[in-house]
Amino acid sequence: MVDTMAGNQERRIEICENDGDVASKLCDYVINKANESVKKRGIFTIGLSGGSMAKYLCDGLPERVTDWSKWRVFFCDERHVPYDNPECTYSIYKKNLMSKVALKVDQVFPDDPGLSVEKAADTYQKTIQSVFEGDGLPRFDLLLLGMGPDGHTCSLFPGHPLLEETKKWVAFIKDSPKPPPERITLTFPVLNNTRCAVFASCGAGKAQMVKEVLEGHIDPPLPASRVRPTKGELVWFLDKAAAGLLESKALQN
Ligand SMILES: O=C(O)[C@H](O)[C@@H](O)[C@H](O)[C@H](O)COP(=O)(O)O
Repeated sequence: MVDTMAGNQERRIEICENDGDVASKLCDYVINKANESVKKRGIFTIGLSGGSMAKYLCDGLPERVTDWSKWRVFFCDERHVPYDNPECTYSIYKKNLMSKVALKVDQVFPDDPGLSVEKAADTYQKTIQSVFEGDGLPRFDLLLLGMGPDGHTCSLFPGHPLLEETKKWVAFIKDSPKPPPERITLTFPVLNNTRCAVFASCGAGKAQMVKEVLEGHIDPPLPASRVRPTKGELVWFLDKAAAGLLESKALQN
């Protein structure tokens, strides 16, 4: 179902039976985007999120066909913890995805937990600059995002000054309401310059916040509501439970 947001930006909402169906459709979508990007530009730049997103991707992606050598894998945000910390998003993907596919170490760009979180954010921005040509804002092919129960996305939390960051591509946070407290995160200028932003949310626990983000008018807008690619696509993959409170007529099928 496609609906139009304010400013005539299109948004697609895919309602799936359950989280397994979300994972399957999401993996198909990611691989199609990857193969399209490689065909058009010879490279596929993707940003991964932590939390449930890893669960949706790690089983399904290795079963699908793509030229992994053309992938450049970044993280939309990262918990600033040692790689052996079970909270480390990079290590979760390294163990459950990268170990199963032909991705080389130099194609994946993790945070450096050995630096201070301030230095790590600056260093990550330089890492992104080194892969994207030119000094302009990086334009990712695909950013895969989750939404927290408070409407946060990446490590951009409601009411946090980081939401107003307009210069830095990568920022740091030391007081994340979602533990662990220290994280680095992409900022809205980068999120909204992507060719495609995709959210995946499942479970009745997210239904109220999904409704607020997709149909509400909270002011100031929630972080997940502020992801609106200026020249790109926005897609939400939801299971029926997470979509259960949406009123949009077109969804009643
Ligand atoms: O590393 C993180 O914590 C994530 O990047 C974070 O933004 C996550 O995507 C949301 O908190 C949703 O997580 P769930 O989908 O697991 O609820």
